[in-house]
Amino acid sequence: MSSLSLTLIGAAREAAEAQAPGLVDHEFASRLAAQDHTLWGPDAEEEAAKRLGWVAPFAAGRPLVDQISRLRQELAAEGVNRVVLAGMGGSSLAPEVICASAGVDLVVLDSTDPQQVRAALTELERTVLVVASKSGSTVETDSQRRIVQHALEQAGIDPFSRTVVVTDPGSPMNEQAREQGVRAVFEADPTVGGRYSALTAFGLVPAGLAGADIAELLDSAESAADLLAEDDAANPGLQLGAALGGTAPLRDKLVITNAGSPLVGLGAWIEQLVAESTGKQGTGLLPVLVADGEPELTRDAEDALVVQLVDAEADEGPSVDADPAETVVSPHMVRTGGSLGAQFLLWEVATAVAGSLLGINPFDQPDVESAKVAARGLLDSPAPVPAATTVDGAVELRASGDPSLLPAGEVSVAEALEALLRRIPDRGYLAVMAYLDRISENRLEELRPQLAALCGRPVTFGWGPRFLHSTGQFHKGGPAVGAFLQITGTPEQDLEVPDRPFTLSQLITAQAHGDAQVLADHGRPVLQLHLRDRNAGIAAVLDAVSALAS
Ligand SMILES: O=P(O)(O)OC[C@H]1O[C@H](O)[C@H](O)[C@@H](O)[C@@H]1O
Repeated sequence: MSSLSLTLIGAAREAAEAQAPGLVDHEFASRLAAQDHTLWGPDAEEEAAKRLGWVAPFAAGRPLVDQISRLRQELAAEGVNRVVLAGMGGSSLAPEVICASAGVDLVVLDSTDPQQVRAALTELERTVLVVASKSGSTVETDSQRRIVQHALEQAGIDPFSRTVVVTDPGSPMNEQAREQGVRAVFEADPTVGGRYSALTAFGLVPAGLAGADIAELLDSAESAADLLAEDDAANPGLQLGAALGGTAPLRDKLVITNAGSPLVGLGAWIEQLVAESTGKQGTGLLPVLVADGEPELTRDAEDALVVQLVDAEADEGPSVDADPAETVVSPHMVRTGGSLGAQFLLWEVATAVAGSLLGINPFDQPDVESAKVAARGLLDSPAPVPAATTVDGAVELRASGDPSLLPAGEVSVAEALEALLRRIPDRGYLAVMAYLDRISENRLEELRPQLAALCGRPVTFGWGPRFLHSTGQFHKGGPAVGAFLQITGTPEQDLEVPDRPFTLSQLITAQAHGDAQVLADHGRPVLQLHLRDRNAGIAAVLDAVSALAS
C-alpha cells in the first residue's frame, strides 16, 4: 500500500512556504488531476493537451495486469523466463527501477555499445525480448531489436514468437510487429509522454513479465493520487514541486542520493524525468546522482539542493548530529520516501509543478532531437573523424567548442583534463559522458567523485547513448554553464545491425560525434577522449585523474 513521506529543510522549505499558497489559489493540483492543459501557458498548450494521461493511468493499467500475468505463465511453461528489454529513456528506466527494487532480473539493453549488447546475447533458449518504444522509431531500440531477433534466429528459435512489443497505436513499430506476427503487442496510451509512462504499459509489461508485483505498484500509486490532487498547501506534490522549481535564487543542481531507500535506481528515473522535462530555454534542474559521503554532499554550494531518498518506514529524520564526514552537511534539503508507485506519481506531479514555476513546457524535449538529427546525418554521410589533436598512450585527444582546450603540441590526458576543469564557470558543472559498456566497464564511474573533489563543482556521469535521452536535454537546453568530457572507445569486436547500412560501432560513434557537435554549436567546451584500447585507456584516464588529485 502507499506510504509517502516528505521533509523540506532550509531553502526547500522556504520555497514551499512561498509558492504553495499561490499554487493552491491557482487550484493547480485539482486542475492537473482534471488534465487542464492550460497550466503551463499558451506556448505549452498544444503539447500539454495530448500529454496528461499520466495523472490517471489506473483504469488502463488494471486490465494489463492479468494479460501480462497470463503471458508470463505461458512463456514460463515453455521454459522462457529471461526478459531482455530493448528500449531507451522513458521506455526502459521505469521497468529497470521496478525490477531492481523488487529483486527480479531484467536485462536492460539501453545501449548501442557492441560489447554491452553482445554480452546480452546469452541464454537465448529461455529469453523473451520486449521491444518498447512509444514513437516506434528510436534507432537504438530498432537496432537492439534487430540484433536480438537475429541472434534468436541463429539459435534456431522463431524470433517473432519470442518478441513482445510495447508501442503507441499507429506507430511504425506497431504496424511492423503485427505484420511479423510477434507474440504480443501491447498498445500504450498515446496521451502519456515517454518519461511520464512509468505506470502505463511501458513500466508494467517488462516488469510484470520479469515477475515484479505490478498490481501492488498500481495500488500504491493509486492510493496516493487523491492526496496529490488536493488544493492544499500540505499536498506533497505541490510542496516538492515548489521546493524544486521555486527556490530563489534557483538551486538548480539537485544532488540526489540514496539515504536508505529500498528503491534501487530510483535516482536514475528521477534524473530523466526532471532533466528532460525542465532543461530548456536556458533554465532547468540538473539532477546529480551521488553516493554517500561524496564531495557534493560535504559542501554547501549556493546553487545546490540535496535530495535524500529515504525509507519512509524506517526514517527517523535528518541525522544532523551524525559524523559530518559521513552525512549531508547541506542545510538545504528534500527528504522523501515511500512506495515506488507513490514516488513515481509524486515526482511526476512535482515535475509538472516545477515546470510551471520555471515557466517552461515540461512535456517536450526540443534538444534531444538535435543530437538525433546530427547522428543521423553522420550515419547517412559519414564525415571523416577529425584527426586527433594529440595522442597520449592509448588515448586520443580532441576538442570541440573551445580549441584552446588543447593547445598545439603534446598534451597529456591530465593536462587536458585540467584545462577542461578550468573552463567550468561559477554555478557551472562538469558532465562526464562515457559511450562504453556500463556493465563491465563501470569502474569508470570512479572518476565522478574524484573529478567533483578536484573541481569543487557538481559532476554528472552519464553512459552514452542512455544519457542523451535524459540529462542530454539539459546539457544543450539548460543554462550554458556545463563543461563536457566525452569518452569513447574502439570495441574489440563490432556487431552488425541486420539489414541496416551501419554497424553498432558506427552508430555509437555517430551518436557521440553528433552530440559533441551539437554541444560545440551551443558554445559548450567538449574534451573528447577516445580509447584506442579500452582497458588500457580506462586505466590511463583513471590514473590521470588520480595524478591530478595527488
Ligand atoms: O519510447 P521512444 O519513442 O523510443 O523514446 C525513447 C526516448 O526518446 C527520446 O529521448 C525522448 O526524449 C524520451 O523521452 C523517450 O523516452
